[in-house]
Amino acid sequence: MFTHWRIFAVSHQKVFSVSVFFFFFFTMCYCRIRAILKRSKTRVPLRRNYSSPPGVVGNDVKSLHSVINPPVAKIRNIGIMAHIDAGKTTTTERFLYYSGYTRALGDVDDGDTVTDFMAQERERGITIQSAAVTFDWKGYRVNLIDTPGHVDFTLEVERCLRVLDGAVAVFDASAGVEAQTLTVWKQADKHKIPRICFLNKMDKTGASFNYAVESIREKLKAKPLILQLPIGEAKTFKGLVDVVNKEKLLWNSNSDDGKDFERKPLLEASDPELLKETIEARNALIEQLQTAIHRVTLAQAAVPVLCGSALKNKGVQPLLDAVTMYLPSPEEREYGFLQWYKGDLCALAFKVLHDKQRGPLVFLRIYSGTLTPQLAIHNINRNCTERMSRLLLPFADQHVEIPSLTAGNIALTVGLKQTATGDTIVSSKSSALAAARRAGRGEKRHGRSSEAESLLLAGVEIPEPVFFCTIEPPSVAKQPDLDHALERLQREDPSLKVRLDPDSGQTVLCGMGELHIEIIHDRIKREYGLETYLGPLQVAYRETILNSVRATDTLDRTLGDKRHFVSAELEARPVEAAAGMAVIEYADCVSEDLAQASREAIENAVHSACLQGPLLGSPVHDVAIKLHSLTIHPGTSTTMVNACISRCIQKALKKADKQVLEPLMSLEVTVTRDYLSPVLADLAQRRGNIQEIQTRQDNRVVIGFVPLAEIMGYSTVLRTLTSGSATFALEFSTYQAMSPQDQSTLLNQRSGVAQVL
Ligand SMILES: Nc1nc2c(ncn2[C@@H]2O[C@H](COP(=O)(O)OP(=O)(O)OP(=O)(O)O)[C@@H](O)[C@H]2O)c(=O)[nH]1
Repeated sequence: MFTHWRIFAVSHQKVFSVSVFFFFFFTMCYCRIRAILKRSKTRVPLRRNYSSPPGVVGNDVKSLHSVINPPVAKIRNIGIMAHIDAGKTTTTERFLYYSGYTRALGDVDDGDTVTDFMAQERERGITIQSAAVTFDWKGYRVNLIDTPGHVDFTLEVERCLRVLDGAVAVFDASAGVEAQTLTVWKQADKHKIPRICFLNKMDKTGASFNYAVESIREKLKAKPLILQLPIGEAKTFKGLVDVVNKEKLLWNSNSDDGKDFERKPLLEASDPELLKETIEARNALIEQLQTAIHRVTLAQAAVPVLCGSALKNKGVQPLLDAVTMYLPSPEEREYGFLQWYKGDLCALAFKVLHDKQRGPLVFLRIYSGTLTPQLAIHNINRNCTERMSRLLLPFADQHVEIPSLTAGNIALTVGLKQTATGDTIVSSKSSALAAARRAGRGEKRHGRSSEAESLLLAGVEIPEPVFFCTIEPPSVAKQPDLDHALERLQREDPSLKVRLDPDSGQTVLCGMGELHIEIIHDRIKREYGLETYLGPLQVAYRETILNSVRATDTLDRTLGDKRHFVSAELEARPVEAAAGMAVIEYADCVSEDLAQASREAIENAVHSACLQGPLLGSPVHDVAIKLHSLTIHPGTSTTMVNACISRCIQKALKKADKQVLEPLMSLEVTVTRDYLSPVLADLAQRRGNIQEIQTRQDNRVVIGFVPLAEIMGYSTVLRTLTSGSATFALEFSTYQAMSPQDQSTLLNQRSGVAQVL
């Protein structure tokens, strides 16, 4: 995103008022291009696209509208999804190049891509934040969201998928379906997203079209529609055959010409009429075929498969053609909730970024209605109304100021200070209420009222963080700056959690993985100028109990002339896994005349007592707390009720047989045959549980589970073990009970640490 900030920084000096007419609008666009020209020598956006966008002459508002708001049937909101390193960013760069938005081909390995904005992304060659880019291809408006492949950023993928109408799944043709491909494929299934597959890296050693297609069939259980065949593979890859049009697409001019076809062509000279008829019939057939491919793709009954090599610049233009031909426009997607809004504004905030000059920038997918600058909007999730100041279109790597944007488009807004990722935006509170009423009526007919609620408040499911560590500012005086930075980062990234350690008073960062925490640390330094110190990375354990126990407690205290008396008896018992945090139950005699204030105090006490279990101080999960008796003297404060219940629960938990739950990760290691044994031996030492060893071309793929605590820093170990030839993918699977032996080892280690400290 630094790119954007830089553009803003330059254009900031040019005073631009939104009320200035469109003449200034284009002057502004031009200024921005100049800013970019200055900034980058290698990447020069073609001027014709901005200083004079197609169809825009002078102050012609109507044609401007058609450029800014193309017909909805011509919009494609697509994402690129894949396993890490499959080539999503490289493919995106080629899209931008062939559509005329960049003049030089960005290269991930050289760190000069358009979509990997953040400095860390460029340095590490991976995509962390998804970036929305807009470009036009053959009369279509393509809004493309580049999604990260690393599992630590799964939430980014999920967040992007929900605003897409279609997706391109990119595969490494030498590996076929890999671990993370499966994960994103399932996510796309969940959001019912039509897909096309691009078998990339056809030029790579080991690339196999058939192998990759088979893996799509077998592992993804999808029905591949082979639209192209490669001409050659690996070193001999030259181009492809368009199966539908029976055309050969060769990128190498010295290559062979397809002598195998012995058929004689119909010639204009000898059979002009027959040739004309044949061409018409053939065109009609192809049109029908293409409609059929479009239909089955839309219904997700099958996935069109194409191939190419983004790096070697082969197959990308046909892929873009396929995006426009086979993936749906926004109006072809069924969004049930739209009927509730009746054309009124409804948009979803799917990304928030912070710009030093302009404050928060919010990416919105507009589902219905129109957005204009200076518009007051209502945020359903936060129940607040706020005003946006500017409306931008994220054209390629620059932001173009626009006067309005209609349904189906992706917008970038300036001025929304409350809105966070995942929030639903509507025009006003009354519009939200009207939609809720309509939804209530509609859903009652179908008997699904909770679904109506969840759709109105369409948030992103946020996974529980599995890692945590303390973070300290360089000095106590800088603590407010750190809090401010963390608050902003959390608005951008809801998978980052921040809490205060009640014992030490330290700030604790909770994240999805080692890389996630490392990146946050790095961003605090780069973007907020704060050199922070991270404590050792720790695994987020949980605790539970194995048997039912009862405890009683009485609190009798006189403060001033007031007597506070609470006496309670409760039971803690284990409940089914997946129930999450503590369930609260009341015996009839207790609930009968329990005041609301006392009930709230009890619920707070249960939740806070279960945040720190007796074994490791980790959250206690999968327990139910039942209050059997409760006596509260009149005039007793709710703080005392809270304190008594909390103490009573802690007593009960201490008495029970306790169990530590640890995060279990699913692991996939791809390794050459020679290194299989050392990898397996190492995993055995890490309490790994191998489920299966698959053969993938010349490689072996080890699939299994391993506790998170045992796999920290695995990338370095694996690199050493296999001379850098192996790759691995790690993903959170579940929380599992530790064996008694492992649990006591862990507890001894912890108490050892405590003694040393
Ligand atoms: N041989 C070959 N290498 C490719 C091709 N496309 C990409 N690569 C290389 O594969 C590596 C990863 O490419 P990226 O485009 O960064 O992949 P990505 O999927 O965006 O990666 P993440 O954002 O980290 O998930 C880079 O070294 C690219 O140069 C291709 O078609 N052929």
